[in-house]
Amino acid sequence: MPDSASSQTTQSDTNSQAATGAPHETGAHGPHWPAPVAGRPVRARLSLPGSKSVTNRALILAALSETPSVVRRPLASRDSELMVGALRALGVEVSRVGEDLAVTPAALRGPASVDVGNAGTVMRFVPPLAALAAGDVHFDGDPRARERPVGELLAALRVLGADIDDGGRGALPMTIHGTGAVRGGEVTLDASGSSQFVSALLLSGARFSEGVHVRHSGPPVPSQPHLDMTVEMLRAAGVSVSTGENSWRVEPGPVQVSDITVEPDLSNAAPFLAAALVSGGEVTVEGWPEHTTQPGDELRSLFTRMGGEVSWSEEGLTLRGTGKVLGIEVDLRDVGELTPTIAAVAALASTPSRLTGIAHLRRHETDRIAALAAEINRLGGDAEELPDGLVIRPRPLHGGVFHSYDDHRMATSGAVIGLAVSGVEVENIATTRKTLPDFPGLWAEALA
Ligand SMILES: O=C(O)C1=C[C@@H](OP(=O)(O)O)[C@@H](O)[C@H](O)C1
Ligand SMILES: C=C(OP(=O)(O)O)C(=O)O
Repeated sequence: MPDSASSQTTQSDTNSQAATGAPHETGAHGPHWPAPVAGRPVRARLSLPGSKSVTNRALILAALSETPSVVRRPLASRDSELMVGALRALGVEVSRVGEDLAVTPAALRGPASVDVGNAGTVMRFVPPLAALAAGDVHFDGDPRARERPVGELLAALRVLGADIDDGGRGALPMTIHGTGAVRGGEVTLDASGSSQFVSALLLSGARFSEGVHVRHSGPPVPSQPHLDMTVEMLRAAGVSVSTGENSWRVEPGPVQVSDITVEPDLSNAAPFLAAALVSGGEVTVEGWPEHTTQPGDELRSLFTRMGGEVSWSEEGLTLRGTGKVLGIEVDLRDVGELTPTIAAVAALASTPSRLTGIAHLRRHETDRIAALAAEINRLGGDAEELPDGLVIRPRPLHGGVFHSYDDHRMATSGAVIGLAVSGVEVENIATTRKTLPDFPGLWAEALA
């Protein structure tokens, strides 16, 4: 086991837990999941499901396209199923062909009801489509969806010509009174709360009569790679996009999607690569793209700084743990969705970490800054909240319940800590289905 603040687990801990399944508490979501301990270095080669962000952009673009197309190797999990449900509600035909999705565009129409669940991509990317539909489209979702920011996007859509009834709340639930067309044009908004506001307007912008010119004004926009992903996928669909500093312009015109193959989800690679890092093992993720706009690509550099060694081969990307697990001082604004895994590794590291630039995570699936600090400290760790991040100092951890707050990435963080600390039980492991169809199965496969 590595030089880590918390590597007190022994092989016999592992065996007893694996053999008995370990007694565990029961919560509102059923029994807690006893996180398996890595009694030896994790060695695995994995094929991961498709990227949530690429899948849901591909589905939106395919729905707006001139001709039918196929989304190959899409994610098949809660967030993508919600997107498929939303598009079908608007009249688009989406059918499963083997592991692919065939999308046949149609005139978008209401009345319709869209369940966004807790999917930011559905909550933000579908409203502009609804504004293009003829008829009323009602939006609601999980209780947390009503708290996640969408008001800036709705205000921008109004400026562009949409008629929206949100009861003045600037939040879900709301109804868009679609007229079959959106004028479009220029709009300025504050996208510091979520890059998805900008992506949403750009993805549908070519279908607005005047296209769209989005300007951002306010604190920095997070998640730059996701904005790059939006621009790249639009250009691949034949849409003319120009970008400047805090400015994006989409010309009006047809969207022409040819089939899209979805890359593996590199953000979901994070806990698996972390398993190699914290156990001193070796994990290969198959099909890691040579060029990608996914923020998960940044893991190569982050995990190298945290003590791992990264290499490429024809098989994919391999992360090798060296026995060292180091803390990191880093601004994660561009790659905020990697934070929960980085924080889990930081909690097991031998030196302190300071993660900043991520105030917007307070309005993700849960307040991830508060949740990570609470759960690391509950296990005996030393995590301090900053307004825009976390300081995590080395301190030995002990077992206990790791609450997941209905947040897939909190749940996988608990699993990472549990590799090195015996007796960690993750509440509601099923919440990982947001973006991974079978996390417990994949985790067991990786540890086998
Ligand atoms: O556009 C996307 O696919 C995403 C953008 C980011 O959102 P924020 O900019 O709101 O963090 C990211 O956190 C989310 O998981 C996916
Ligand atoms: C923030 C996330 O998701 P969403 O698309 O719901 O914003 C995430 O997956 O980490």
